[in-house]
Amino acid sequence: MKKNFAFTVKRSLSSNQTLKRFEDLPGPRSYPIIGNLPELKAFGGDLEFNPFDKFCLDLHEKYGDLVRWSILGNNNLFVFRPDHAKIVFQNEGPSPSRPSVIPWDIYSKRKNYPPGLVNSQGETWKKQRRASNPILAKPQAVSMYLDTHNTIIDEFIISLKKKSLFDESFIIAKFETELKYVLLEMMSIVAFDQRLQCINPDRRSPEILKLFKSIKEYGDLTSQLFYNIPIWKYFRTKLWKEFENTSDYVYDFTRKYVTESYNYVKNLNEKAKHTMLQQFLLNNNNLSVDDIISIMSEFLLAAFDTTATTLHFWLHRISTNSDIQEEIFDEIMKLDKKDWFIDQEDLGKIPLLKASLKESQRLHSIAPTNGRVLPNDIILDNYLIPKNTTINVGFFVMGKSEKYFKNPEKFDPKRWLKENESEPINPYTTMPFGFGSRMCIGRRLAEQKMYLIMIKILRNFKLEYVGEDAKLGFRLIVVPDYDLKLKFIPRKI
Ligand code: HEM
Repeated sequence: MKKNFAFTVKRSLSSNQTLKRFEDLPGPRSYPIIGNLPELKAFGGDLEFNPFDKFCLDLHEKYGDLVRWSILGNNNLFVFRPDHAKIVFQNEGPSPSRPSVIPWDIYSKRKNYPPGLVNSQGETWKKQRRASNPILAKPQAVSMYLDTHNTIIDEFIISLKKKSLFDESFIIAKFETELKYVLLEMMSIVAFDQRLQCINPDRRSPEILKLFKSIKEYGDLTSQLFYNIPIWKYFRTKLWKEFENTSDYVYDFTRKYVTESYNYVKNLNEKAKHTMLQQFLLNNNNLSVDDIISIMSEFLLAAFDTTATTLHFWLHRISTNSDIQEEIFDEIMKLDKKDWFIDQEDLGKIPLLKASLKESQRLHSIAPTNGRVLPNDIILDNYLIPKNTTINVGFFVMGKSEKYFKNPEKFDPKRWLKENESEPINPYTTMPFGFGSRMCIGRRLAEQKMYLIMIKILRNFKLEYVGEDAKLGFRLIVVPDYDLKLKFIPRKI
């Protein structure tokens, strides 16, 4: 399939078919050298880059499904059609390239640290990814954490139950904060082989509180750097120093735990069952301990906001759709577990719960676009798209379009179930974890964690949302700028 398409491109080019130029694509007015810069509000135009989700909606509304955007010679294409998205992804090549998160890139260069998976490219990326896939990307690999993750969530549920003395309902005003501590605890056992003791507020050490704050601020500071005039690329500005101090804390923290694990693992019996971190340290993958520190720090950072945000939106949807919540509750109760230890088999028996996560991710695509820089020219709608153009596939727009979804604003998990296959969904309209060999390596782990959290909360409590209307913000990803205020009504089971 891939080969055929590449062939079509070549033939079209050589048969002298009249192709339209990139410059002819619909898009805002462009000027020599500076490109579309004057179209931005800061320069007198009417488009605003931040928030990026709104920027994508505006571009699509004004210019349609295929839009060019250039600044200072940097050509970008926005793609808002699933058949075009398919062509883009099928031509990404064996080492797909995604645009770097530039502040992270500059940080690792200034510190002389190897890049992690998010920013590495070409052969370096291949080496890191090949070493990481068997350890993290497969459901069998992440099931190793089911034991500890069940225990962590059970502790959390007990702490919630203690808030209700006589089985009365209670309200938590900022449930998202509690969730983030649970996620940090779940991630620390993966990245550091250690529990950090984040669940009980009385046990959180100053070191953990600082780590929590640093991880929270990291995304925020990266986003601020992104949208500031990039003087920080050349000078260590005040904002850069703040970002650097925050990153230093996370990297030094990771270094301490990875080194501890390394010293321990050197004396381990080879045949013992190894954790993910131990496998990284023991396998001979030509990865240095510094590579592993970069990979683990990035796991911690890439896992945190993404999973917390996805859970926030999902819990909000579930708590405002009581009928679906009841059906999911029935599905959970059918698992009929004595000890409520959720295993891999149980995770295969919850189709509606899984569909409700997919539906929430369709409606809340936290990454407004996913980017690729292709190694070859492609043709879209008879336009020649030169190689090295940054192509942004606009899932935020497509996921909510009535062209691809009936009643797109409706939270309707059942549209994803097998019995509704008569109305198939084009998979290129929503890809919350990305595509192909460069897709999110933490997908299985994130899904497993979120399913466990949702199963255990819903089994114990009926949820009602009692907060304000949703308000969105943008900090590298689309984030909720409102509190997840939930009423917990204990289930009598
Ligand atoms: C709900 C939670 C999450 C969402 C929605 C999410 C989403 C994404 C997306 C859209 C990408 C880009 C994929 C592409 O270019 O095709 C990505 C990449 C990545 N994610 Fe996640 N992610 C989540 C959780 C995690 C977790 C838990 C980890 C760590 C264990 C993680 C680590 C990474 C890494 C390292 C990459 C870069 C992979 C590469 O370039 O090879 N993510 N994620």
